[in-house]
Amino acid sequence: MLRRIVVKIGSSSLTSSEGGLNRDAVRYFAAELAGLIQAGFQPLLVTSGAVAAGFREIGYPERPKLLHEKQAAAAVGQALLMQAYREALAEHRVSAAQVLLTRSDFQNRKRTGNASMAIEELLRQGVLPIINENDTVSLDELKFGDNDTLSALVANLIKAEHLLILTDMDGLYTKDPRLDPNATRITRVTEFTNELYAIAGGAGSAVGTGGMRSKIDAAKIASIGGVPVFVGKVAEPGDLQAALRGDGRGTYFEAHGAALPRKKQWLGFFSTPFGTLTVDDGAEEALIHGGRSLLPVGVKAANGHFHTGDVVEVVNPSGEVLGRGIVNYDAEQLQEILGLPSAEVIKKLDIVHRLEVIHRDEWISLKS
Ligand SMILES: Nc1ncnc2c1ncn2[C@@H]1O[C@H](COP(=O)(O)OP(=O)(O)O)[C@@H](O)[C@H]1O
Ligand SMILES: N[C@@H](CCC(=O)OP(=O)(O)O)C(=O)O
Repeated sequence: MLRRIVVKIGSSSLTSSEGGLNRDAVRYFAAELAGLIQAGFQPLLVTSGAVAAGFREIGYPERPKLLHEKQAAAAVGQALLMQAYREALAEHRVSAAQVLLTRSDFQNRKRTGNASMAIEELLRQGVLPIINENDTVSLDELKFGDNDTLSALVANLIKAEHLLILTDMDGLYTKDPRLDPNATRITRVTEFTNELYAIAGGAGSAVGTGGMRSKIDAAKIASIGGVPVFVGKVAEPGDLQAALRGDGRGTYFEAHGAALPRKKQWLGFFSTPFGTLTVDDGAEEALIHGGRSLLPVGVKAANGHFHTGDVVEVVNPSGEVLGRGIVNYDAEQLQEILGLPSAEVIKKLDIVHRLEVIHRDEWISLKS
């Protein structure tokens, strides 16, 4: 299999704050992507910029805020974006296809499977998939909100070797560099700590949406799926390959997990939890480092109206999310056996289908 790379380009790298596409930027990125293909990689592009490219043509004076206006701008801009990419890529004899996805597509395992099959076929035929959110059908609360998360989900889905998130800033700084000139760049991130989230501010440009925070969120999702991430800027010929080699101007995030099976991707990133279990230190250790199942003895509290087979979130006593799993008890049943050793559980309940509260095969750790 060729080496798969997901490249995400933000609105800030493709458009100006007054709106409209920067065609030189599109031509530059097309040349860089073609260079990757020539070097034996198989890139997939996740691109933003539809709203930013389209709003001026419609007549809005600035990037619209209302959902229906954003959707209208995206409908115009998406066509402009694709046209520009296709023309620029054709100069390098690269054919490109449009793939529009929503979060609800990822929530549905059949749809995810279909998307994956279509993308695989495009790659087999040597066509570059160009992916964006399907803005005209996305509801506000269901939106990815920004394409950083979408790019991480795509990277996990196709088991990419690397995710490159390209933006207008050359990496993550100790403070938003637009606000603090003394901020310094963080070149490597090994852990997703609270301090890391604290230093990331919102979008710095008038056209971007997520800022560095959404890039850290995306890097964490990719990292859990075994995909290392680069967040930074490319501007000169050859910069994209330099970023891939480890010589890029930006921040490198290490991968933690291994490639995830589709079921665990769904569990971790798309499922809806029906309750929360609070576990003690021993259970946290067993789940996070021991690779073991969760037993009733380690559960201190259970909240929510869940039934056997539902997804629940697991937290520690400080409220930190440890992961998600499929629970083997109804909420009422679990209340009766909280903190009990296994022998007591068997005595207390008439029928025990599965002793574990969450079996390790039906668990994903979200703490890194
Ligand atoms: N700690 C930080 N380090 C670097 N950039 C930051 C930080 N906090 C906030 N930012 C802002 O994040 C912006 C990039 O995010 P965004 O505007 O959403 O870009 P894109 O459109 O490429 O996704 C930068 O322009 C920068 O101003
Ligand atoms: N789907 C939207 C993406 C929104 C957006 O601004 O994203 P980003 O620039 O990645 O923060 C678009 O194409 O305009």
